[in-house]
Amino acid sequence: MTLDWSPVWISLKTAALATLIAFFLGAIAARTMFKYRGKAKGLIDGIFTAPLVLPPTVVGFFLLLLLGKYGPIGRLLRAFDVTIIFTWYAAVIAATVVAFPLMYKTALGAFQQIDTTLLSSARTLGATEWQVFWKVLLPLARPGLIAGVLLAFARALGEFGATLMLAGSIPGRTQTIPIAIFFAAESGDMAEAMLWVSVMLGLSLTIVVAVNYWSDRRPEKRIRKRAKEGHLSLVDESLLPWDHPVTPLTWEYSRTNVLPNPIELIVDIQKQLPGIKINVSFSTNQLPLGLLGGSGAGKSFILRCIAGLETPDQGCIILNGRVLFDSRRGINVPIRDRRVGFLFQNYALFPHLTVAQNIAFGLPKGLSSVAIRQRVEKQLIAIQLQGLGDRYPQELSGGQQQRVALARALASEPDILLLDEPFSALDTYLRDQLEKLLRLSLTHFPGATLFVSHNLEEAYRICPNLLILDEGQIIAQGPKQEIFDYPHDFRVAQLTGCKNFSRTLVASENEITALDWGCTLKIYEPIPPHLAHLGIRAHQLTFPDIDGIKDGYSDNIFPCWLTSQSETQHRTTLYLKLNSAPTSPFDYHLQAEVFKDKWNELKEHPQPWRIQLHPLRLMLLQNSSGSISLEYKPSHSSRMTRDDRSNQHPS
Ligand SMILES: Nc1ncnc2c1ncn2[C@@H]1O[C@H](COP(=O)(O)OP(=O)(O)OP(=O)(O)O)[C@@H](O)[C@H]1O
Repeated sequence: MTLDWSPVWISLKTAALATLIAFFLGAIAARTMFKYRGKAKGLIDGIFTAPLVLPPTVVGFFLLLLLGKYGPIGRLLRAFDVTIIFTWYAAVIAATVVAFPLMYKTALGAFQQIDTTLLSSARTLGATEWQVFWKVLLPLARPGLIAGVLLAFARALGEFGATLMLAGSIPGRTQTIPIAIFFAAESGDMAEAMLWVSVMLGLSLTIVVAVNYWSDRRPEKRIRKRAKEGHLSLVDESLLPWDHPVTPLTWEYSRTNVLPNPIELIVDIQKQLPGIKINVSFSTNQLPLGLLGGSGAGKSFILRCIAGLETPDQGCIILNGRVLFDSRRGINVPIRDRRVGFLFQNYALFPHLTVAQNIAFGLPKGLSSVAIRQRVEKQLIAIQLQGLGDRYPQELSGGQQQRVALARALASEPDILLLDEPFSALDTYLRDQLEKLLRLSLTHFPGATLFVSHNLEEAYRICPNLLILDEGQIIAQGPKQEIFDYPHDFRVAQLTGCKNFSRTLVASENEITALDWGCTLKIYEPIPPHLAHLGIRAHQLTFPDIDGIKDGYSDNIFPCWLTSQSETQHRTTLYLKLNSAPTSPFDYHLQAEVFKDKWNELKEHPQPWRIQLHPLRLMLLQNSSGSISLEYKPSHSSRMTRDDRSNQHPS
């Protein structure tokens, strides 16, 4: 008797079609659930996953109830003279339903693994939600999706219970291999059953191997190949002769509505977050504005609100007259239409796209392919990566990646550049190079710039204006020189790097007793009514025996003893006690910072040395809270902080 091979064909086409349908439904369901934050999340997820945990016969029973002669869908279809039950379509439906949860779950898991900064980055580069899904989410989730397809196919191929209940076992029409195995074994024909089992094994293995081979054709494979052929050497930029002049990044605006003059960003927003209320109101022009503040002060959050990645509870954001957000008028412009260039700390380059493709991603839509090539090439030259356009981000060093990210952000022709600690992941050398490139590029950038950094010196060099944030509130804003020289507020002085503070007692009209320094100081400026602290920056303490008397003012000179000292390569921090010798390594009043040559000179002098707290350098500080700060714990045996020990912020 000749064997009927139809179960092979039926199984293959059923599993293939069911996998295809399950792939699209599963991916779309996963994407929807990935974004969905509603209360019904758990319930919907449970419904989507149910066919995975229920016995196939139960799934088959439910499908029969729905699609059967008297089921709601079955009756509806009968009106059009269509019957599903006991047809091949029923086998496809049964296989799709049981394969769907595997596709859905693996796709959702794969989406959740993706760095959300990449999605935010795509949105700020003008991508629509569909483009984000198609061009970023799906390709990045590719390994997970392939695993999902494999699992779904295997499940569909092996489906038995639900298929039998819904499609029956009609030879040549609905009989799949698993059903053929069952009936062969039941009728005692073990040879035929074994044959089908072997076919099943062969099919499954072939498909798994083929999919694995195909799925390995990814950037990683190309990178490995290039490395093997010797075309790829990861560039250690610290070994490169970076003495060639840094050229600024240039960009052309293809939009007809060129940026207005003057540039103006107005931000007035409030947002209640768990544990902190963001409440800021400021405006800025074309000069870069630096946002400084402690960790968790709300700096990044403000940038994210401007970009549209977060939504304030109330307020408005207006950029060059364009209302991006207005709670009262119900305006909330989508991220892609805000025209912001966002530079993230971790570069956020798309790992599945080459350097050239990354830059092209940000280019305005509608450019011809020649124009795209030209613009990308121009940017590559500007960031000195010409010839490396076909590399993947993983094949570049950190500094090169951030240069690509900067070029990509600028290529999108933004009205505003938002830089969120863009150099913090780089070493000192690369940081310096990138900073140079940024500073030069910003002088040509026609829009507004906000720059978040923890590095005071970097912010000072890049930004003419500063905004100081504390716990979600602005405590100072203005030209950098003014903020550093006249902070007026204890927290502002602290956040701008001042390390010497003392509580105060007003002794007379022009004298203040510094309680924590144990001395009384002459003051030349009027004493403010709510004075809380005196402050003086570490580098502004002088030693009259070496520095001489500055400007003829000889007030506030005291004997001092060295308690301890710590060194960086160029500077030395001296911990000093005024008026008497220290009794322990933590017994000091002031920190002074001096260059090495001065330290070498100073240490030759016998102690006590003489130190001057120059009246013009003393800062008369109020408390932003209106009360004595609880965070500052001054004492005669002041503690050495972690910052002090590492000497990271000389000031
Ligand atoms: N979407 C959000 N939902 C809830 N809380 C948030 C959200 N975004 C930020 N926060 C919280 O708001 C506070 C400010 O966060 P933000 O990232 O803006 O601080 P930051 O000043 O940039 O700090 P850092 O310098 O450490 O990056 C933090 O406490 C943070 O946990």
